[in-house]
Amino acid sequence: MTPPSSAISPFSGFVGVFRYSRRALALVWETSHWMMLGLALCTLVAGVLPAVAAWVGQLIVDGVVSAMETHQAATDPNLLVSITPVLKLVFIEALIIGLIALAQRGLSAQQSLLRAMLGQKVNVMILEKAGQLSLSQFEDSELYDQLTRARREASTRPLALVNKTFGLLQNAISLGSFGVLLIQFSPWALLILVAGALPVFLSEAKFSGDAFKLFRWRSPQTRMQIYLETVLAREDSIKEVKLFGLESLFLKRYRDIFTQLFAEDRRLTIRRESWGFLLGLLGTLSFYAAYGWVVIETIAGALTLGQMTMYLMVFKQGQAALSASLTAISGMYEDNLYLSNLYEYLEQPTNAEAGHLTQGVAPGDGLRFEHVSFSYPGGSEVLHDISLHLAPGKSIALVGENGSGKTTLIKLLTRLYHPTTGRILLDGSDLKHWDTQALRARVGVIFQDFVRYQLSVGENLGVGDTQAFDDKQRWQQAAHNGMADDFIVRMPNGYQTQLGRWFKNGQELSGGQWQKIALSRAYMRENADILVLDEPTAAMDAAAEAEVFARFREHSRNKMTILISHRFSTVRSADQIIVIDQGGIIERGTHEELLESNGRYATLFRLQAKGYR
Ligand SMILES: Nc1ncnc2c1ncn2[C@@H]1O[C@H](COP(=O)(O)OP(=O)(O)OP(=O)(O)O)[C@@H](O)[C@H]1O
Repeated sequence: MTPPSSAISPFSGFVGVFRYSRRALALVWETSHWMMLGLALCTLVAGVLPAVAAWVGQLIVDGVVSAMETHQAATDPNLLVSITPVLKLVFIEALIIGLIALAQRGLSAQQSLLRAMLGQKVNVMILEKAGQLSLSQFEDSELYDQLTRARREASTRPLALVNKTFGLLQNAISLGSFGVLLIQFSPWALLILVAGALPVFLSEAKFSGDAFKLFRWRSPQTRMQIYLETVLAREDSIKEVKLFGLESLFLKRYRDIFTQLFAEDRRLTIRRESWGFLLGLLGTLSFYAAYGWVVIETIAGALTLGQMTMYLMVFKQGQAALSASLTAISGMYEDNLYLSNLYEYLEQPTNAEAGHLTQGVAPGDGLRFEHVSFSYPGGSEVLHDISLHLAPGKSIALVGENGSGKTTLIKLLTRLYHPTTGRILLDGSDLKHWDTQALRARVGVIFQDFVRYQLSVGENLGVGDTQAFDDKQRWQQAAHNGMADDFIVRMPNGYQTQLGRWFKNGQELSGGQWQKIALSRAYMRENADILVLDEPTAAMDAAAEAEVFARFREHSRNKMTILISHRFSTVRSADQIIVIDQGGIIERGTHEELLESNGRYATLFRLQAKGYR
C-alpha cells in the first residue's frame, strides 16, 4: 500500500515553511506577552554571546603567546604582571559562558511553562470549535479524523514551532556573528560550510513531508486503534467483551494495525536516517576541508595561534549552528504541516444554522411538518413526504418498525438536521428562522441513547436546564415528576451521590433508574412546551411505566407531546397515532379509529395484546 500523493509537496513554495509561524507566534503572544519577550531576550543573548566567547578565546591564546614571549625576554620577569591581562580575559570568558548558561536556562524554563499554557489554550480552541460543529459534521468521518489528528498532535505543535523559530533566530544570530569573524579569513570558507550542510536539509524537508502524508493518510487506522483501546479498557464495554471472549480477537486486530503502521514507519525511518547519514558526511567533509585549510595557513604564518583557535572554534560551532538551523527549518516544515491540519479543522465553516426569531408569526399554531423529506448526508431517503400538525395541548404517538424513521423525525424537529425538502413550522415560522436558544428552550427531549453523565445525581438532572444547573429545589421537583426521587433519597449522599464508575465512590444505577434520571432531566425544562419522549420506558417495569405515563399526562396538559414507543398500551391514549413505515406515514388517527380501519396498527396491536393474554 502506498499513501496517495498529497497536494502538499515538500518543495512546493519553500516559504510554506513559515506559513503558520506567524499564527503560532501570535498564539504565543496572546498566551503570555511577558514570556514571549523573555524568550526573545534569552534567544538574543544565547545567539550573540558564543561568537563573543570565541573572539575572547582568540584574545586569550594570543595574550598567552605574547605573555610567554615577554616573560621569557624580560630581564626581571614578574609573573603576576605578565599574566594579569590574560587572567582578566579568562574572567570575562567565564562570565560570558555563565551568561550563556543563564540564557539557556531561562529559555528552557519559559518554554516548559509556555508548553503547558499553550497546550491548554489550543485544546480549549479545539473543544470550543467542536461545540460549534453541527451533528452532521460530527458524523462526517473525514472531519472526525481531522479532529482526532488535531487533538492528538497539534496541541504541542504551536510551541514546538515557536521554539524552533526562536532556535532558528538564535542560530541565525550566532551564524551572522560567526560570519563576521569568518569572512575575515575567507568568504569561501563560509560558502564551503553552507554547501556542506545544504543536502542534509533538503533530504530532511523531503522526509518530513513524507512522514506527514503518512500520518494524515492513516488516521482512520489510528482511530480504529484508539477505539479498540476504548472497548478493551472501559467499564461500560468490558462486561460484554469478557462474556463474548472478545479480548484476543480485538487485541489481534489492535496488534495487526500496529504491525502494518510500524512497517511503514520503519521503512520511512530507515530511508530518512540512511540519507541523513550519507548527506551528513558531506557536511563533515566540508568541515574538515576548512579545518585543514586553517591549519595550513597557520603553519605558513598567515594566522596567529589565537586566530587558528578562534577559527577552528567558529568553524565547529558555526557548522553545528548551521545544521541546527537547517534541521529547525525542516522541523518547522513538519510543524507547519501539522498546524495546517489544526487550522483546517478550526476554519471548518460552521453552518450558519440559526435565525433570530424568538417568537413565531402565528403564536399558538403549534408544530407543522409540511411535505418533509430527508436523507442523511451521503445516504438514501429515510423520511418521505411527512405532513402532520400538532396543536398546543395535543399529543402525538409515533409507532413503526425499527429503522422506519421515528427518531430521525425528532432530530429534524429539534433542528439537529434540516429537512432535505419541505419545511417544519413552529408557531407559523420555519424552524430555520428561529433563534437556536429560543427554539431549544421550548423543547424538552429524551432520546433512547441519552447520556449517562459521570457527575452527581443532581448535576445529571441539572444539565436539563443550564439556568438551573445547581438549583436543588428544581432538581427535587424534576426528580419527583420523573419518579426518580424515591431511589435518590435512599442513596448514600442523596442528590450529591456521584454516578457511574469513573470516579471515586461512584454508584452505578440500573437501566430503569437511569431512564428515570433521563426523564427527570427532561422535566427540568419547565418552560418547554414541546415534550418529546423517545422510548422513555423501555427499561422500566410495568408498574413504573404505567405511573410514568399517568404523570406525563398530568404534567403535559397544556403542552405538545410526542411519544415514541413500541408498547401499544402506552400510545393508545394519544390524541393522534401516526404509523410510520419505511419513512412514510401509512396510517393516522385515534386508537379507536385505527382499530376500526383494521390496518397495520390494528394487526400489530392485536398481536401484542395476544402476547399479554
Ligand atoms: N446518523 C445517521 N446517519 C445515517 N443514517 C442514519 C443515521 N441515523 C439513522 N440512520 C438511518 O435512518 C433510518 C431511520 O433511523 P431512525 O433512527 O430514525 O429509526 P427509528 O424508527 O427511530 O428506529 P428504532 O425503532 O429502531 O429506534 C435507518 O435506516 C437508519 O439506518
